[in-house]
Amino acid sequence: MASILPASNRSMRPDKNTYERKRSVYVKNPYLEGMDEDILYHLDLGTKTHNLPAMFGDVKFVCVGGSPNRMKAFAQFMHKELRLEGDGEDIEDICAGTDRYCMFKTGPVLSVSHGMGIPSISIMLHELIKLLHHARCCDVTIIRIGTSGGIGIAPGSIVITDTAVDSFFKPRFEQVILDNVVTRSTELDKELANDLFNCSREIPNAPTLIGHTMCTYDFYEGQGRLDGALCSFSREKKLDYLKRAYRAGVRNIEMESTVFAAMCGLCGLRGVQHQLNKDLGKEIVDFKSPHIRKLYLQNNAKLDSTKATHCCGLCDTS
Ligand SMILES: O=P(O)(O)O[C@H]1O[C@H](CO)[C@@H](O)[C@H]1O
Ligand SMILES: O=c1cc[nH]c(=O)[nH]1
Repeated sequence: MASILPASNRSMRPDKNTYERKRSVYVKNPYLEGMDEDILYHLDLGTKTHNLPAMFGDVKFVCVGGSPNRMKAFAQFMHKELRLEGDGEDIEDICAGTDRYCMFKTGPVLSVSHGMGIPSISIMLHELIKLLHHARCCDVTIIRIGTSGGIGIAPGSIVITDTAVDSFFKPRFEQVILDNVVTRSTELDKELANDLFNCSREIPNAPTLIGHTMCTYDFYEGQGRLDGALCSFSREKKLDYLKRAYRAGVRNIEMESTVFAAMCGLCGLRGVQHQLNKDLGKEIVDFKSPHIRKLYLQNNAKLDSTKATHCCGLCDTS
């Protein structure tokens, strides 16, 4: 039978002095150090085949999102915003040797796709975190830029996640490890969330709010959709569920936030989520960090309209 183990974010962190001096990206795996070679299978990178510190040592800022094309467009956008040499149009996919994920680097910014759902982003994050660790990166900020379905908010709003919650509105991620269930915390970096929120105030036509994001295992039944291949609940049940979610502080739904928050928290990454609830939206956020004075983030405008807005039926609820 599965056992429930307590959340242990804090105890897994390095001591206070290490933390305050320099925030390293750390791994919590005693076996890694003794390994002759670490192969990052799904990124097509490795410690023997690639000089990871030379390739990635300057990375300060990582943006992740589901779709490869969006992440390429984001990298091109950042290339222009950072006024780097060339037009950035020919930016190459570092992970071209695999068709699992795409990765683009422009200056200190890494833009990586993660596919859909917890298992997919979790594999990418394991390998990305090891990559940043092997490259000896420190003070890294990571932002998931994605789409989501809004609950009780105007279509087109941007939600910045302070806490990811599961389908029971609980701030937890339950990782099955062998036959144990280990519960991990899903708080995101509040300071970073506030920074992003403050930046958004200066940007017209980008209504932005901070709220909880609910992470589901499924796009259809898990999010109360009535148009999946299977649907065993009534419209009333769906609305009741979404209303309860709203009352619990949930403002949007997507499919990666709990594991994203849990893994960032455990491995020393300042993480936040930033999602657009709109079909044909364009968002620009002026983002500040100690390392990059002013970054402009853009979640690519060409979002697929079929997945961007989930009409929850609560949008008129105040
Ligand atoms: O917009 P992205 O980042 O792909 O993420 C959202 O879109 C997908 C569903 O269409 C899920 O992965 C959800 O989390
Ligand atoms: O998971 C998702 C992503 C986009 N839109 C939704 O409604 N749900």
